[in-house]
Amino acid sequence: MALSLSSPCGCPFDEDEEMAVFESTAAEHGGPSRPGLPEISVISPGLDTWPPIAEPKLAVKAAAVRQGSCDEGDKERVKVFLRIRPLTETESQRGEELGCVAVQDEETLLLKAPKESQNMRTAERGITQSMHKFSFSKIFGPESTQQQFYESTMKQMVKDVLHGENRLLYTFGVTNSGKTYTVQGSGREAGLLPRALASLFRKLQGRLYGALDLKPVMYQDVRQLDSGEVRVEEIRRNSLLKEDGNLTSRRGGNTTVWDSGIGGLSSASSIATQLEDSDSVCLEPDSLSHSGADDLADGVQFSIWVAFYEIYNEFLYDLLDASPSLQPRKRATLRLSDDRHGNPYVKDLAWIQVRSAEEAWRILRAGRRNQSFASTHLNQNSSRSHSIFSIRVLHVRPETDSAQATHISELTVCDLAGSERCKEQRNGERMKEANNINTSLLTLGRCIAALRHNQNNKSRPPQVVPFRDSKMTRVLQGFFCGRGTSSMVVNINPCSSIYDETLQALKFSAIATQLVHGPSTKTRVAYILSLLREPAANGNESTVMEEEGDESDVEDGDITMFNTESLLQAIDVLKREVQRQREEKDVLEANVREQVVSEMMAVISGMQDGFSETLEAEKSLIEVRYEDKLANVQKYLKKFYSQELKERDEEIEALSAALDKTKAAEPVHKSAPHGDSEGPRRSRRLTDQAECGRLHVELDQCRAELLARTQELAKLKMQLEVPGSSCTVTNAADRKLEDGQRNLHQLRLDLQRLGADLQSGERACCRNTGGERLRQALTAADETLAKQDQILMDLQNGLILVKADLRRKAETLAQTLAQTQSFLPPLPSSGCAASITPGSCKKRGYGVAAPSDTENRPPQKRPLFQSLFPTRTPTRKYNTRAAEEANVTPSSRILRSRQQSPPRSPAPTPRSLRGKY
Ligand SMILES: Nc1ncnc2c1ncn2[C@@H]1O[C@H](COP(=O)(O)OP(=O)(O)OP(=O)(O)O)[C@@H](O)[C@H]1O
Repeated sequence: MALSLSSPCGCPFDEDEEMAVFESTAAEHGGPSRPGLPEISVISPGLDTWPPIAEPKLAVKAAAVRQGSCDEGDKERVKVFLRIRPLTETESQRGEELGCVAVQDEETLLLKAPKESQNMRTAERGITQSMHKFSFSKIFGPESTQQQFYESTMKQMVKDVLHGENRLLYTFGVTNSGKTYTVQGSGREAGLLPRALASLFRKLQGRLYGALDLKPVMYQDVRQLDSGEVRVEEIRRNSLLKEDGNLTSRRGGNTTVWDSGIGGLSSASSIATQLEDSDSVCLEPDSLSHSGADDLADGVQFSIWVAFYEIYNEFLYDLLDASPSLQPRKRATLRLSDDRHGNPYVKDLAWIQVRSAEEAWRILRAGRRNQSFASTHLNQNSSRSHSIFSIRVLHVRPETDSAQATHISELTVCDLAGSERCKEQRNGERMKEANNINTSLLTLGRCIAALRHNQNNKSRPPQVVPFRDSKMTRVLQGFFCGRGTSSMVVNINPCSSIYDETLQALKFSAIATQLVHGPSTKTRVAYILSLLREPAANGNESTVMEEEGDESDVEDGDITMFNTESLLQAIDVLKREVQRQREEKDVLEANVREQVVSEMMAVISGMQDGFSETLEAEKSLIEVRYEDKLANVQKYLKKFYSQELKERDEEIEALSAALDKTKAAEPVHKSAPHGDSEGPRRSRRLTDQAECGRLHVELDQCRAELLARTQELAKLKMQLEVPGSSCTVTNAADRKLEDGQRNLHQLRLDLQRLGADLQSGERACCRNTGGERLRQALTAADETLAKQDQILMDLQNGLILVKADLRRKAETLAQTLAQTQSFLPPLPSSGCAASITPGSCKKRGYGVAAPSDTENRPPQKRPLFQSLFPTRTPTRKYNTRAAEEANVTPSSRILRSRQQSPPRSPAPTPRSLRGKY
């Protein structure tokens, strides 16, 4: 798909860049004034700031640049030259207007949009300005000659290359703007390249290294050739020169036509004929007036190698490839490779050694015949490819046994294809070419914009420079990244018909004017010197002293000034530096890791705290829920017990009433013993009385007997006291028994109090106040019972220990004890408990502690207490199942169900439950 050429040169003029580049002044330059939109956009190198700077400031800045008083950054700026070509005859006849391009001074150009231009249309709508001001390193008008242009642009570059620097010059502009004319020339008007070649060889007179044994390879390496390879190089070189000679002799005859290999472009050599008019480079005598050989390094010879290739439709073709004669319709493409340091180079590119300007000229001419030209609507002989001519200079020291190249420098001249509108191409092939050309120029623009962004925003993360997005930018990458410096030549055609395209090309170049060069090889020399000074501080001064000299000389020198030992030393220092930086980075990484870990730990502990809080909240929530449940249970129990008490009180009342009635009836019987109607009733009463008396007597007998037996038992125990260890244990057991008796006594008292409370329970329940007291009394009794149980347990244990001694020593005691047991009354059943008074409770409490058959069993719950307070059963875990079933109360039911099915949520601790209960 054809690339739309709204930006005719295909350059990246996105909004951001435009905002950053364009500076506007409020100067009135005629035309309708629109509020808020300046009339002129001013585009100048070195104006990196926004908002706009007023024009007077610009003038001051420009003057400062001219006087060389700018800061260090300005010195290193990329040079951008503007060349305006004159109108061709055809254009003049067509009546092209010229008023749109005006040179204000040597550095400033003013563009005024012509009426019919797109720019004027948008300006009228208030979107853009109709006038633009651009600044350049130098502007060359239509009248400037090739000689003048060479003097101001390339002459110094040639000198730099001979001093070991790398230089790139590339032309940029709309198609038909004079790029090829500038680089190669036309007719006898030699362009920059032939002039540079001529100048180079003139400077190297007497210093040329003619042998073919050293050849440049890859990015910037040199290879020593063996004799066979030297022969091959010789043949290739001669065949190229011979071919050029043959073609020149057949000038005006058949032109060679090569196929691009990918579909049809014919590279007609008609352009070449323009230059073939001259067999040799025609240079003005003053252009080579001075020879610079004097300031070249002593003892160094120079071997010059050239390569010529083009990038056509994103394919690389070697223009000096001698093989086309073998396969005339097909050209081999070249590949781009990286050396071991990642530097890109054109693989298998033919490098030809040249020994004179004449030879170089012939090689260039031979290559141009292979170049891709075609006729477009704008240019009869339009370059359809980017052509790159490279000159490599090997700095050779021949005095050693085998010659060695100590350094290699390069001068590259790139004639970029012109940008153009795709839609105006009627031929499909031309459209495809235009598309590829515009795409690669767009990539160049993006690279330059990214470089400028990175240079202007050093504090921010660097943007990726998209060198890899096109072959052209990949090939030239090194010159933008410190391998050397680059200069740009912007060619423009002053015709108003091509104004919009020219404006876009100038905007592109405005970005390039703001670029700063990377560190040059000179600064590398200074850096190496600084490295060599460093070991001097450690006592290794000998080498350094050799190198040290006048500081300014050193700064101007190149890397060849160092001997091998010094360079090795510098490498050592660099290695140490690398090592140091690695260690620093390791430490940094360790610190970062530590920080990350501590931050993670903080996060984790925060989470832990959060979880603990949540847990606490959950816990308290559950507690509250259980409190509520317990309150409900208590409420229910209270109600239940109140009901129970009421019923029992009613029963007691009924019984009391019946008793009172019986007692009241008794005197009547006594007073009327002979009444006939009273006969059976009286006999029944008498029977009851007798029975009652008998029971009383029996009870008294039991009591008396129990008292006697107890006393007897005490006496026997006194007698059974034995010496030794068992005696101590027995004493302890006795003490505990006494404690148990005391506690039992206390229990009896409590039960008596409880009985009294029960008496008042009737009233208390009605008033809803005695329930609490009753509950407290129950709790106290429960605690006392628990204590008692514990003491009895201890007692039991003590008795088990004592039993062995007792068995051995007191058989008689066993018999007596058996007798004593036989005197004890049987335990009452729980069914009778409801009617037992507090007084009867005493006897039963004592009876539980006394029997010996209970010694090895856990103490049983008091039947009386069970009958009185059946709800206490849940707290006594040693109750039998039968007892539990017999005393099923609401609380026991609840607690039993809890024991059977444990709660899902964490249950409250038994302690808290017990306490609450
Ligand atoms: N400074 C100049 N003086 C005289 N004639 C010039 C000048 N510059 C260019 N021309 C002429 O303008 C025409 C176009 O120039 P040229 O072919 O160099 O343009 P171009 O930019 O290389 O075009 P393209 O990009 O299509 O290859 C040629 O006929 C050339 O001779």
